[in-house]
Amino acid sequence: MITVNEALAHLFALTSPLSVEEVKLSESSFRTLSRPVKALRDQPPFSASAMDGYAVREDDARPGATLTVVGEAAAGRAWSGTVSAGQAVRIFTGAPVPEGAARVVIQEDVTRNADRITIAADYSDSTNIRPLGADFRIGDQIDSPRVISPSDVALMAAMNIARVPVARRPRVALIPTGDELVQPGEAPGPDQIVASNSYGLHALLTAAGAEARLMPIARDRIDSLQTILSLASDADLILTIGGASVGDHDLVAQAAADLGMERAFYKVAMRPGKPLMAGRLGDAAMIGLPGNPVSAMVCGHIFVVPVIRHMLGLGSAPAPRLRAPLAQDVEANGPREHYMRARLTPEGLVPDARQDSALLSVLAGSGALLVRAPNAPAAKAGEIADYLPL
Ligand SMILES: Nc1nc2c(c(=O)[nH]1)N[C@H]1C(S)=C(S)[C@@H](COP(=O)(O)OP(=O)(O)OC[C@H]3O[C@@H](n4cnc5c(N)ncnc54)[C@H](O)[C@@H]3O)O[C@H]1N2
Ligand code: MOO
Repeated sequence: MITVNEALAHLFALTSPLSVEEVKLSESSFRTLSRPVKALRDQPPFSASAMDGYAVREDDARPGATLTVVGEAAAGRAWSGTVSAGQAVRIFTGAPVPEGAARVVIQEDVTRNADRITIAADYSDSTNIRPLGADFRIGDQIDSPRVISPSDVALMAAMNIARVPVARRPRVALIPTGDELVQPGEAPGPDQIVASNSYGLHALLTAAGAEARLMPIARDRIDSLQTILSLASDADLILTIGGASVGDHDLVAQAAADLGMERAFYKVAMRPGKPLMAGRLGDAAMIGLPGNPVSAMVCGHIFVVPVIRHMLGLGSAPAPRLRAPLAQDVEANGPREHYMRARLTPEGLVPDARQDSALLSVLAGSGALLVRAPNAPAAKAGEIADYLPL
């Protein structure tokens, strides 16, 4: 059995960053920016008023000064004259500040009488002007790679970037396997259950930026497995679920091998998730996930999401870990790295008493996977431990 890190290194070697495509700005959020983009303009493109009030010359901004209003500047409608001594221009937020003016006195600090204003004794003396380019200058760069946030979309829009270079989404085919499975919404027979892993993984991979495709359920027969595997041959990554262990009906490895799969590894020293396999099948990478529902989801977090990020050009890193104290004592660990379903409470990490890898209700109630290294000795409450947020 290889270690989790060795398995991850194999998976990064089996996959490569995908090509770059251009998308409309409105379709770019949560995609991966593949190349830096640069501002096509200054923002603001002129010095702009930050408030509604009166634009005045520096010398005229005095308590009690009385000035004559000679014009009006609004957002999108500049006043083209020059403000002279003794003059003021009515101005609104976002309007270009006219020549000659150095401050905007907010309207709350002014009394107006026809076309005359008087500045209050206790007026606030901030300039209320946003200088040209205060937000960004032409040529300022947004660095890549990064997952494009809604704030990035707003910034790119302001920069007048209408098309965005992003990584192509990895096409991932999800193949549930097993005679016992029916799709959600169908009526299971007495010896059947509802396929859940494919749906959980679909959600996980979609959130990670993949184009995940739910394939039909393959039955526990070589011909059925091969039919569905062939249907997935245009994918970048094929994920099978189940049929990875040693039982008489665990046929995924054989079905894939008959189709020419080159195996990179089988079995990882982890719990849950031991019977994981991976290799290349035609032009696709293939990962055979164990069927136990929690095992499949844990392998999704530990292996598949990092692989998707690798394919998106976001680097080759394991799932990020955080640290927190243990809220209770934890027993010594066995030889496999253990990802314990746990809750993060104000007192620290509380591993669930039930760690059976079939229990989706426990997984769904856990916000964390407490990581126990292979052969870790017993740990006391209060000790700091690694965990993966879910
Ligand atoms: N003799 C041994 N038996 C088992 C071993 C072992 O080392 N020796 N390993 C166990 C471990 S650990 C795991 S994990 C499982 C993995 O088995 P498979 O990958 O072959 O998965 P299946 O046998 O097909 O299914 C296991 C379990 O999960 C259910 N399942 C499968 N697919 C789905 C799905 N898409 N949605 C929901 N549930 C699914 C399936 O009905 C079974 O209950 O093997 C142990 N056995
Ligand atoms: O590895 Mo199995 O995945 O322990 O349940």
